[in-house]
Amino acid sequence: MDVILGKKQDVSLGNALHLQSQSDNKVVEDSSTHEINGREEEAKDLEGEEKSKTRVTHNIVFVTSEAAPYSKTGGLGDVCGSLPIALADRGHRVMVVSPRYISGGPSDKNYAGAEDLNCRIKISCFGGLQEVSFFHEYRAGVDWVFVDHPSYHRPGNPYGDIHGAYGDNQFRFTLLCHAACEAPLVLPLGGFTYGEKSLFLVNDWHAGLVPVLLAAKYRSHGVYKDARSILVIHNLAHQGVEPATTYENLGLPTEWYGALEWVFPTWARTHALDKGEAVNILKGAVVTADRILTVSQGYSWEITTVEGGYGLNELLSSRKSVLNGITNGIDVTEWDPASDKLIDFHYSMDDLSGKVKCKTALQKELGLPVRPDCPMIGFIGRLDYQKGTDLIQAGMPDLMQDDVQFVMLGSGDKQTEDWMRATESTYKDKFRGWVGFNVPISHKITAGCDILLMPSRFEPCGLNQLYAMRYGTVPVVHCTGGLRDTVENFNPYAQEGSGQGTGWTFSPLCKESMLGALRYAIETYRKHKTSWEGLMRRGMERDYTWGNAASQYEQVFDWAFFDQPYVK
Ligand SMILES: Nc1ncnc2c1ncn2[C@@H]1O[C@H](COP(=O)(O)OP(=O)(O)O[C@H]2O[C@H](CO)[C@@H](O)[C@H](O)[C@H]2O)[C@@H](O)[C@H]1O
Repeated sequence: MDVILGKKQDVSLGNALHLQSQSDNKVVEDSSTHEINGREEEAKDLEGEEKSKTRVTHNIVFVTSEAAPYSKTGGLGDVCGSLPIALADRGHRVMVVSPRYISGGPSDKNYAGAEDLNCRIKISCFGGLQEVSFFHEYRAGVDWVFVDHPSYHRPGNPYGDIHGAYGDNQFRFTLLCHAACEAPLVLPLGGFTYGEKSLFLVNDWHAGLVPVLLAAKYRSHGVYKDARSILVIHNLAHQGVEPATTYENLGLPTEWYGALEWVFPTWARTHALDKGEAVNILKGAVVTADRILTVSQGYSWEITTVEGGYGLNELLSSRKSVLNGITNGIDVTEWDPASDKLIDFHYSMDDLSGKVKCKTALQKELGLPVRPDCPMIGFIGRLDYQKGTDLIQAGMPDLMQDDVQFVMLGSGDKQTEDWMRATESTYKDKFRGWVGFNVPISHKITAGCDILLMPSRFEPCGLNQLYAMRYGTVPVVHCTGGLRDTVENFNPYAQEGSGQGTGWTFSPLCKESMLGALRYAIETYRKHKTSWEGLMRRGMERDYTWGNAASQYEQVFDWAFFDQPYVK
């Protein structure tokens, strides 16, 4: 049995869980009743804000491998850095559990405000007892909890370094999941634990063991019977698949193997004796989570198809009754062209003049010819098969025939990084490739470009097109997933000729249709200034706040508690 070694706790896990469950539930219920009353009074006082508050509050525990600004390699970090704040704002008690990554670089200062809670627990997995501790920062109404362990302390990003993905990621994220399950029981944050009636929001495969642990390790001992879990799928392409022999490392009862069992089809096996047997952590989460969400409606359908299901389509189809899609919001404070500290000039719907100044400042910074009238196209993203960068490579020679400038920011696939460097030297006056992960430059590109290109092969939601539209930068996107849901194709003839739409969506996914859409955009920019301004304004005036998404999340929370939790 695991042992809790916190300063005040020195009892067996089983006992600790039961003791905590009895005392904490009451405290939490009391405090939430009080909070609800508090909010009702507030609602009477502030009529205008009445709508944004919820009447049913939950103790919510996000489990995630990244949360901005502490850690971020992509959109998962953005969402887990901003949705918790939006939910806390609406009256929920919200905790975010993620690793405390210490890389020896400047990003370490992100954790400066997090204090050691002096609570150490021992987790039984990988053939022994692993000790982890917890750090905590209360910021923007949210309890940010960081799990600390030596395996999170290394140069590189959360998942790997220049040599590729870390070989022990299954171990690192197994620790995260076990620790996240303990956190609501053992951490008296602000004096009270979150308790057993917590709602776990489990993000992607890294957190995927949480619902399995709730069902297999806790509920079977009478703990967390009132908890619920929701799996949020940001990217189905990554599932945490490892050899079947690693199952015994995960700290799960033997009889639960079937939940994670995964057999590769014959064609995917490496040799004649390979039986294709594996464990798949995301599959385990799909099986055991009480509900499943994706980050757009379009993607929630795509993952039930052979093309978009990455082998899980049949399983996901079988869970359709608990599967929904909610389009992400964005942090409109961080991404606001009227106040963004990372851009050189500010602008808004009322005064767009700062946008072209941002463009010339970007051209100067990149060493491109300073030409305010030259259409400038941008790409920002992970250099990955998903993002369709191969299409950009294929289309570049054609595109460079035109009088345009193109700036590309990204890191990942080495071949694409090399191609960016080579293309920059071929088209010195037209192309810039910025290899690396650089948030300030991403803001400058979003503000300075006229067009943002996203030829993603698939896109669960996509945030860059949302940032772009908010900054009056017109997106040209492949018509897939969240891109299809959020970018409205331009129709110049609608509204009695004043036009409708916020960008261009192209399909099928091929060089010709991408270039065709880009040419429409470039021609409209050059020759139809009024239409262009209409496109910019319609994009800028949309509501990108989390408010709308957060109220949809609340509906799903209600449904989760309405149904019984998963039991085998
Ligand atoms: N080199 C670089 N320098 C600086 N910033 C960079 C960068 N490369 C990427 N970024 C930033 O990382 C974020 C990327 O977010 P996306 O949603 O576009 O994609 P991602 O595939 O990572 O997220 C997954 O999760 C999100 C969240 O649910 C889904 O929207 C998405 O479809 C899904 O694939 C943006 O904030 C972007 O600016």
